[in-house]
Formats: sequence, C-alpha cells, structure tokens
Amino acid sequence: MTSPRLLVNSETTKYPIYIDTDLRYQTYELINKSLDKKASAFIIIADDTVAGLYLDEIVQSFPAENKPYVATVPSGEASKSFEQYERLLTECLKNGLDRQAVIIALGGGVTGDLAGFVAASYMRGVRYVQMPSTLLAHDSSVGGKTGINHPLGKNLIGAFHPPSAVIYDSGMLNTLPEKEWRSGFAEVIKHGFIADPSFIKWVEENIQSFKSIKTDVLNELLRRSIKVKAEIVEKDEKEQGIRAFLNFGHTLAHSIEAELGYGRMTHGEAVAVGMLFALKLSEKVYKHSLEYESTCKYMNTLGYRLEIPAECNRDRLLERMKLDKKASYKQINFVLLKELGHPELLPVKENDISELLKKEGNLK
Ligand SMILES: NC(=O)c1ccc[n+]([C@@H]2O[C@H](COP(=O)([O-])OP(=O)(O)OC[C@H]3O[C@@H](n4cnc5c(N)ncnc54)[C@H](O)[C@@H]3O)[C@@H](O)[C@H]2O)c1
Ligand SMILES: O=C(O)C(=O)C[C@@H](O)[C@H](O)[C@H](O)COP(=O)(O)O
Ligand SMILES: [Zn+2]
Repeated sequence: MTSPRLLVNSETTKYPIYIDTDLRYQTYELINKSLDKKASAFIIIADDTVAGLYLDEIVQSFPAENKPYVATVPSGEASKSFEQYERLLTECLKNGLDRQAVIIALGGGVTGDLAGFVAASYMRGVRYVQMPSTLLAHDSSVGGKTGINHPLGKNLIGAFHPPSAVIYDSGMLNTLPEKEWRSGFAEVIKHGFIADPSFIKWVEENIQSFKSIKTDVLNELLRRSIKVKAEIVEKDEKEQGIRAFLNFGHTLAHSIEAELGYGRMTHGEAVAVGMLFALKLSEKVYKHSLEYESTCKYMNTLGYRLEIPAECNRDRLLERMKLDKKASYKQINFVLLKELGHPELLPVKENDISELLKKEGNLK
C-alpha cells in the first residue's frame, strides 16, 4: 500500500503528496484514496507530448465503467493562453461535467497551471489532482498557484486553488530531455538558496549530471525540495508574506520570458539568470558579499547560461518588472538575500536595477 511522502496542511486545505517510481499504474486508486467525496467523472488534461508517452498507461488504471475523458493541448509555454483555457472549459461543458467532476492535470508546469486554472474557475471551482511529469513540476504542482500568461506578463491571470492530491511518478522523468532537467533543477537550487544552503551542498555532492541520477537520489531530491516549498505554503498559502520568497529570481526571469516571447527560454533557465541577478542586487543593496561562486561554477558544469540574453532591452525589462505581481504602489519589490538561506522582500529603486542591468547584462 503506497503512503504519501508528504502532507500539505495549509490555511484552507490539506492534501497528500505521493512520490515514487511507477505510481502512474495506481492513478485511479490513489486519486480515490485522496478525495473527500466520490468524483462524478474524471477528465485528464495533458499536453500532446505527455499524452503520447503516458496517457494509455494512466487510463488503463481506471475501471471500464469509469474511464476518464481526455483533453489535450499543444506542448509548450504558449498553451498557457486565453485560447487554450477557453477551449478546455468548452471541452468540460461539452462532456457534461458537473461540480463533482475531478480534473487530472497530467504534465509539466504548463499543464498544471492551465488545468488548475480551469479547475479553479469551471462552475466556480471543481477539484483537481496534479500528476507532475517534469522536474520543474515538483514546484508547480504544490501550493495551488494556477493561471495563464498575458502578452504583457507571466501568470498575470489566475487563482489560488490547491489540488486534492499530488501524485508524482518520478519514473516519468526518464523520458525528460536534458534541457527540461536543467529547467527544473533551477527551482531545486532556488529552494536551497532561500531556505537551506546545506541542501545545495547535498545536491552538488550527489548530482554531477542529470543522466546519472539514481532513483533513490532523485526521490530524495524531490522530497527535500518539495518540503521547502510545502513548509512555506503551509504558513502563507495566499502570498500575504513569506510565500513571496519562493519568487526568488523571478522578477527578472518573468520579464525575460515575456520579453523574448513565451517558450524561447525555459522558465527554469530564466530563473537561473534571475537568481544570479538577485544575488548581485543583494550584494549591492546590503553592501555585503555572498558566497555563491562555487554554485555558479557547478551550474555551469550542468550547462546553465547565466548571462541575461543580449536581445533584451533594459527599459523594456524594467517596464515589465513594474507589472510583476510583487510590485506595490508603483514600487518594484525584489526577493533579496540578507544571507544565504535568509530572504527578504524589499523595494529596490528603479535606478539601482537599471544600473545593474547595464553592468551585468551589458544591456543598452
Ligand atoms: N504554479 C506554480 O507554483 C509554478 C511553479 C513553477 C513554475 N510554474 C510554471 O510552470 C511552467 C513551466 O513548467 P515546465 O518546465 O514543466 O514546462 P512544460 O509543462 O512546458 O514541460 C516542458 C516540456 O517537457 C515536455 N514533457 C513534460 N513531461 C515530459 C516527460 N515526462 N517526458 C518527456 N517530455 C516531457 C512537455 O511536453 C514540454 O515540452 C511555467 O509556465 C512556469 O511559470 C508554476
Ligand atoms: O509558488 C510560488 O509562490 C512561487 O513563486 C513558485 C515559482 O517558482 C513559480 O514560478 C510561480 O508560478 C511564480 O508565481 P507568480 O506569483 O510570480 O506568478
Ligand atoms: Zn518558478
């Protein structure tokens, strides 16, 4: 009998997180175990790539009399759009789903955020289960932030809507391309920077390349990284305070993603660039120096490019930062590190950001 590895117990809800290899074969059983009351129907929402790889095996875990509906979207960040959101709502309506239906988000963060937002808003809210299939989705599947992008900025339209369960079959990561490992691993390092520098050390000692990660190390990596996130979400589900720390590196990252066009750079690649910038901004603001050189070297060996892409324009990045959800009263707020593992959310002058973008990014 599979038991949850972690439990999230936040302000509005409680839900289990299952992490193990091959959990997809028990999907139906694990979902039913986690639901407070029976589902009237299920619909699996997946992107085309993930559907091609894992949908059949997951559907097979359902009994013949209770097979799920299925809706797919094109793979990639561009699917976090009004168009796909509307299309999925229409699918739910056409299939006659009522308020007792349960949505299953099968895929990476794009599918999770999109399907989660469908769940948050369909008939004013139905239950959903996260089945993450990327490393990055260890972050996105937990905590209930759902949403879509707007051409003017990332995740600007959305809702807090926690899942009923997270079922993380780490065996699905076997087919993940190297670039996507790198993307998800940036959020792992982020969790180390904001909460537990010893975790970064453990990661550096245990992971030299993504291809060679052993199953036990992977499951432990997921458990430790999710634990950092879950503990923050438990204390501040709706981002009234400390949850903003999970946005370390994201003020610049989201601006770069929108500026380049969604999907040109993966979310995690942009977060890696944004974290280095936030570390340097921390040094400027606090007038101290932080020891992160060895982590940058380690990230370089894993193939990260930590420079701000040269196509970005400094003024346009700044304009986008003003639309960041952490901005308040027209002031840009950054998550900075007082020390490694000790974040703060602080207003930073536009001029200081602009100067550093010029110096570090060599941006016009
Ligand atoms: N809600 C949150 O708290 C939160 C947290 C972090 C990131 N996010 C969001 O998550 C999104 C990024 O998520 P992502 O990096 O998972 O992107 P993604 O969902 O686009 O997946 C990345 C790529 O990997 C493919 N893929 C997925 N699983 C696979 C598998 N097992 N084998 C082979 N290919 C697979 C997908 O088809 C896609 O092409 C961004 O939109 C970001 O804003 C949200
Ligand atoms: O869960 C959170 O809170 C995070 O900030 C996690 C981030 O890694 C994630 O990218 C999230 O989608 C960003 O949220 P947003 O509020 O900046 O859109
Ligand atoms: Zn992120």
